[in-house]
Amino acid sequence: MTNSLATLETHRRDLLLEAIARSAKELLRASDLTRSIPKVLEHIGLATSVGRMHMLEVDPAGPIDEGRIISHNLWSAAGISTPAGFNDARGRTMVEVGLQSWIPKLMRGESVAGLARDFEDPVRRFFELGGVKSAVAVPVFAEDQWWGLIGFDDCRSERKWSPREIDALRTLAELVGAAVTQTRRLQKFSDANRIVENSPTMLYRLSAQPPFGLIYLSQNVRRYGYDAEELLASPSRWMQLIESEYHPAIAADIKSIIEGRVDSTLLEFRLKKSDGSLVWLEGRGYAVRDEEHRLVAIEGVLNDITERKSADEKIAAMVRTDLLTGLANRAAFIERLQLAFARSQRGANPFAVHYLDLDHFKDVNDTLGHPAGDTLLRAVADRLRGCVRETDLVARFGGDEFAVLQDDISDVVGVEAMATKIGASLAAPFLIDGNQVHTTASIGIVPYDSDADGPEAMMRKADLALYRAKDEGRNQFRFHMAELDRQLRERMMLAADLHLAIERQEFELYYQPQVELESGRIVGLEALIRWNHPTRGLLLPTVFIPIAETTGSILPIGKWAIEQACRQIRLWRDQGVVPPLVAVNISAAQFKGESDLDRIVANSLARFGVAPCALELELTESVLMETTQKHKGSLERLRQLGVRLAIDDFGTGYSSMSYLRRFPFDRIKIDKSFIDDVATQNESIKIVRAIVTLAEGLGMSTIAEGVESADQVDKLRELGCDQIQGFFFSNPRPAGEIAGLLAQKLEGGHSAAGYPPPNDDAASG
Ligand SMILES: Nc1nc2c(ncn2[C@@H]2O[C@H](COP(=O)(O)O[C@H]3[C@@H](O)[C@H](n4cnc5c(=O)[nH]c(N)nc54)O[C@@H]3COP(=O)(O)O)[C@@H](O)[C@H]2O)c(=O)[nH]1
Repeated sequence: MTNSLATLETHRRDLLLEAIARSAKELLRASDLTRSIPKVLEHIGLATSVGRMHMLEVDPAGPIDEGRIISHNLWSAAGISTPAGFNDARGRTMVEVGLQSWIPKLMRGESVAGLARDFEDPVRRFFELGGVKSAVAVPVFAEDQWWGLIGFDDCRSERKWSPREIDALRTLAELVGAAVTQTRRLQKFSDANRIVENSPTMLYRLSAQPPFGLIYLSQNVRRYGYDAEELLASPSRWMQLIESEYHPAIAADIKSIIEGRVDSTLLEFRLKKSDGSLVWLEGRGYAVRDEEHRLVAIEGVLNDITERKSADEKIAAMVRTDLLTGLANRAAFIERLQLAFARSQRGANPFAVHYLDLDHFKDVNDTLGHPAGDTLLRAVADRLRGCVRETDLVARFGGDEFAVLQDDISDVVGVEAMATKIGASLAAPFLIDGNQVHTTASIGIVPYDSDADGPEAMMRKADLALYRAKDEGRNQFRFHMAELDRQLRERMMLAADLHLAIERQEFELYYQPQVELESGRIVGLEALIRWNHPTRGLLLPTVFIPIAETTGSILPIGKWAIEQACRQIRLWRDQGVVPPLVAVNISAAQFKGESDLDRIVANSLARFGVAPCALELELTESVLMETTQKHKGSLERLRQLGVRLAIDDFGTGYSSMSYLRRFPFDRIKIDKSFIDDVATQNESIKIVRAIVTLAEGLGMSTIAEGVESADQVDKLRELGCDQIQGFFFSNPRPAGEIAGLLAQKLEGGHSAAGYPPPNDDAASG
């Protein structure tokens, strides 16, 4: 190469490099390639002094070996004409224009260069058409895929392209490829941005350095009334938009990321909108680290979860609410009780639990129907709300059970006042569906006690106190008292066992003989129930009959006793023993609860073939006192049936005499309290004498209860009493022992005038 040629080439290369540098600037700044590419072609075209420059883009989606041209930029030097069909190749393929042989080379990244006449047809013909003498084409790749080519046509001379020039042109092609790649990425990014704009998800990026300022925030923060640019201008302000209670958790999450303990975090928090209202956000944060694992930024997404939260809150509220009344339910009450308990243990003022149950609510349901019952429960809830302060809690536990947590009490007087207020409020009549409904409540109260075992124990005590309020007559409140706790528990357990005792055949009748004083004969047997309890042993009726009477178990138990007495009479008869009269005790509830007592008795007599006169029913004065006109009919029907009737514990009531006139009894049982000192006390002697005289006048016989001594027997004989019953003669005995006893006495073990032998086994009574 001569010096002048070398100088020329160096000059051309410098011009080219300078044009490429300018083109690079143009391309890298470009936000719109369609505007910068023509300028680039012009810079390079002028610098290379070519006739034309082409930039072709092929369709990446089409058959790539056809090279369908989807854009064609052309630059022509001044004075160079471009024939039709050569200036715009868009829509045609490289195969069609004759450049088919270039496709594989370009796709492999090779450039193509040469004199037009040296190319084979159809390339040669194509160049002829355009007046091209020499040409070079360099491939352009974008995102590692063949994108198209940049072509140079020298139309003036048969120019030879030096490898350096071709390298420079390839550099240009790489720049164009990079620009195309960047434009595509920007396009994707702006598409993504548009998606983000319309989504509830916000994107953010925080600096990795304290104070971890905001360096990017998607524009859709606008939905909360903020401007992303403004927030970015004061990078630490974002923290102030988040409610302060979440700041420690956020700081802890950032710390974990900085210390490399975690690479992602998840947190729910509330954000203040510009109008002051609050939204719930779920924030995910990810550590962005460089290749050396240094934290570069923290970025992530913020999702609006307000709707989900409010749905969650609604569900949580429903789970804690009694749906009928809108009050708190048991779970919510216990939760609050636990809090109150913990607070009082830490020294806060004490509190009290009122546990209520409506008296006879079942009657409302039974008479007016369940919808009316529900209306009543809602009305009760309203009244209870009206009785408490805002800091107290009213709950419905289900059915007709309610509870009130009276918070912040100073003394027991305030607790009593609240219970009285509740009682009075509920006692006022309710108007339910046009009916006036009266109800009352029984209330068990437990004030907080620092020695108490915990909320559960408090509720058990409240339950016991409520049980006592009911047991002692309802429509009242009772405080829990420790000394009654054990007894009540016992009673409740026995009450539960009682339900099963008949089915498990745990009851048994004992019989206590009744002796005629004049003849010394056993003229009757009082059937006395015993309970062979599986763990407590033999239980006397004084232990369980009162419980049976309050729980309603007395009805099946009483029926069982009548049936069993008849069954036993039948058994004795079948064994050839002729039993005397058998007396069975009847409770008030059997009269009140079962107006068909007479039918039960009649059925039992018939079932076992027992004559009615062989059975006596013992009714106490207290039973008769509770007997109304309605029940009197049942008594009369029993009488008509032919069973005998005795009045028990006579003399203990206030108007004993009047019962004798109203009801026709066969026998009067003089209460043991008069017999105890009948041998010594004038007062008792006078009463017994009066009763004997009255009975004689009314045609009734008399029997003394609880006779324990020979002196008592003597005195009773002297006073004209007909019969005696008591440990002196015999304690109550199991049925199996009675047949022998009867045979012994009938064999003349004692004469009509003689005293029966003293009983040696009185304890078993
Ligand atoms: N509804 C029903 N009530 C029943 C039934 N069985 C019994 N009862 C009631 O229980 C009461 C207590 O009965 P019990 O413990 O069996 O006591 C009886 C005798 O053992 C006792 N007694 C008899 N003699 C003496 C004596 O000399 N001294 C003394 N301290 N006690 C004695 O008295 C009870 C019988 O009394 P009464 O019935 O008044 O004649 C019992 O009173 C019934 O009310 C049942 O099936 N159903």
